[in-house]
Amino acid sequence: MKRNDLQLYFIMGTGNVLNKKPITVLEKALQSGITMFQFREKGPNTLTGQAYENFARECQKLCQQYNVPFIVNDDVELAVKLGAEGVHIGQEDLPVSMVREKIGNMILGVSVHSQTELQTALQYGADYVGIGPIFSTTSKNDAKPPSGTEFLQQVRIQYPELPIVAIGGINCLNAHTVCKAGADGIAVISAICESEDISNTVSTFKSLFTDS
Ligand SMILES: Cc1ncc(COP(=O)(O)OP(=O)(O)O)c(N)n1
Ligand SMILES: Cc1nc(C(=O)O)sc1CCOP(=O)(O)O
Ligand SMILES: [Mg+2]
Repeated sequence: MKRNDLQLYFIMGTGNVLNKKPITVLEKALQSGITMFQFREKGPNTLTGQAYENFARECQKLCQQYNVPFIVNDDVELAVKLGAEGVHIGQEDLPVSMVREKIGNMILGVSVHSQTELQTALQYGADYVGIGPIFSTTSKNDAKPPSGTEFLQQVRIQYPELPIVAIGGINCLNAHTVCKAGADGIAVISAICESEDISNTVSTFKSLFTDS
């Protein structure tokens, strides 16, 4: 995985999209230049069973067309079955060591909120860490209180080369603060799912990480 892949990491499931077709939102986001995608079909009224797997495959196929890594949230079995590029897990999911064993050298992303969690993630070869929620978010019911950028800044100083993505309540107006704090990129749900102009939103975010 390249650190640049984290620049604009789009996360989506059917529950995040109102009044549009989720697959159309993903296609527009891919056309506009997202650099990584996470399939996160989670929450009330989301797909299950064969419909869940079919939707994951549809998203994966589109990501392949645009050469964008396809990452599966939480569901290690699905990731392995589909031959996804990677998996993202948090502290409530399977232990990092066990996931690493199951996925071999696929990309492993781990959410961390403390030094202890960070050290465990690194010990088992996390390829990147997700730090958040930086700001308050309405997209994750069980999110922790907003943390701001202090922990992110600390981790960046401690590990200058570690791929870090910031998440939680990030939008076009506040994204510059996580960029300044040292994130390699941002992970967003609502900023893209609820955008009236996905192409413009994607360009605005990407310019923060590519313009000096
Ligand atoms: C890139 C990224 N960072 C953090 C998370 C959150 O993971 P987790 O804490 O496991 O919460 P859920 O997303 O599973 O509800 C993430 N998904 N992606
Ligand atoms: C999936 C997720 N994980 C978080 C964390 O803090 O670990 S915050 C979050 C939701 C991000 O959605 P939005 O961009 O709409 O705020
Ligand atoms: Mg999780």
